[in-house]
Amino acid sequence: MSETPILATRGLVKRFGGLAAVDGVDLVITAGEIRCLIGPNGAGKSTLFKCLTHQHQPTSGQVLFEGRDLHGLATHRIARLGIAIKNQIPSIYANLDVRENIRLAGLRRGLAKRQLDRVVELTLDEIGFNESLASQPAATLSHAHRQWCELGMLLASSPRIALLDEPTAGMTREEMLKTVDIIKLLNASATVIVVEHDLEFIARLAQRVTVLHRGKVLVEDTMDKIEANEIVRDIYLGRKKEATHAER
Ligand SMILES: Nc1ncnc2c1ncn2[C@@H]1O[C@H](COP(=O)(O)OP(=O)(O)OP(=O)(O)O)[C@@H](O)[C@H]1O
Repeated sequence: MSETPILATRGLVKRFGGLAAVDGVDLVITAGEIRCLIGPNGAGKSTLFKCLTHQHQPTSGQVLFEGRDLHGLATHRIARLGIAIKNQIPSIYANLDVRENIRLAGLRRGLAKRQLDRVVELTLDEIGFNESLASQPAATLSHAHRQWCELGMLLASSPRIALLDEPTAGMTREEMLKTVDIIKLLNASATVIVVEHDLEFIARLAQRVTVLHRGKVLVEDTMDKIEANEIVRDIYLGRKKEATHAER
């Protein structure tokens, strides 16, 4: 008998007026995997994420967490089930320092003080923040450090599933590589689904890649096979490579 997927969607649709941003998506995510979602701009990746957490109410179809239909559940109830999302815009408390931000994330898990102290210090170590960075107000962090602070908050909150929307956007290659390492740590205890455009990042992390195009799943496979797929190359990878060359 096959194992129940940790997360699945069935015929998921999200319409904005006449536009089906997500158009009948069936997704099956196995516990413990790192899945990458790719696709051209406007393919529906962020909308799909927001449907999974009910930041957007799906127009039709189902989202199933360990086989349970999440229909009608409020966003905070979904968060309490352990489905966490990191949107493109970091959601951190700008006036608090990094340690306090991470502490708040751990507190939401209901940890007692001693364990909380331990988790906070371990997390700071995992994201590679020294004392000076740990005590810096979040508002004054660089772009990459802000992203890592938010990943630290995810680590401290210990989700079952972490949805990461373009965590390396605007990062240098070196910063991207450090982000790969942090996400691997996150994946030690959480299933990870990540929307990304950076092909090296995807190749380093993803076991399977789902390609979205115009709200539908175009193909799903390993990164090697995805890169060799003519249609994907035409609509996405080819254009990306051209863009990368043009940027140089
Ligand atoms: N709140 C909204 N209201 C109306 N249309 C929306 C809304 N959010 C997204 N859309 C539209 O839905 C489509 C899918 O957008 P979405 O942001 O999900 O794409 P994406 O694949 O995440 O793109 P990108 O890679 O650029 O972030 C786009 O045509 C977008 O303009």
